[in-house]
Amino acid sequence: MSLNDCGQLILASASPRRRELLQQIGVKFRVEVADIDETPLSAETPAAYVARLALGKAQKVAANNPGCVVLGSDTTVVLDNEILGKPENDADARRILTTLAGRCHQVMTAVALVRDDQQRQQTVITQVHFAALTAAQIAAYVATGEPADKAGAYGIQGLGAVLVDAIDGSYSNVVGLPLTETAAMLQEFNIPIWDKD
Ligand SMILES: Cc1cn([C@H]2C[C@H](O)[C@@H](COP(=O)(O)OP(=O)(O)OP(=O)(O)O)O2)c(=O)[nH]c1=O
Repeated sequence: MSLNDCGQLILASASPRRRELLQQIGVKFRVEVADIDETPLSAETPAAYVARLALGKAQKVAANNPGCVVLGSDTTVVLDNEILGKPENDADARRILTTLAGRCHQVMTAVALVRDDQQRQQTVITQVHFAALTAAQIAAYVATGEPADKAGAYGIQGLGAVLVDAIDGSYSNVVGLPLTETAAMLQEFNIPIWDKD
């Protein structure tokens, strides 16, 4: 079955950031959210964790859509080899941001493409250096509500830009999808980018 038989690419994600990033590079797609258990396995490395989740999301939606190319992805923040996911509440967000302040951490995003039995997966890592932050600054940022649905309790693309001193690597990878690598993978599956219509 070709892409035309299927209709279009399916983004297996509830993330508004991933939608915007794909739209930015002119990719046509529809969204079908994959709900999977995001609990890390015991002794699972952060890289193995994001890869498993990205593939799991894509495979779940691909199973219901034969012949369609499905994109799944997962982003996590890693400090000292530990996974820092989304905060559970405001206190947790303050705790996470306190550990990130004044230090360098990694943002890992895994991207997976699945069509029937065919699959491709890639993980990209960006180094992010945080400014030193006072408890009052952290509390004020958490009070904006922005950290709630974001890995590592911040959004580099939003108010959280103020917290980031410097990055080394892909910016879009921090927001939720490494665009250079994603575009190359999509082209391997004959999905066009830069589609102007
Ligand atoms: C570090 C960072 C993360 N994030 C976001 C990207 C992801 O949406 C989110 C990480 O959670 P994910 O579980 O990767 O994604 P999601 O739950 O939003 O969507 P889905 O699982 O359905 O694909 O954190 C930012 O928006 N900005 C940032 O700077």
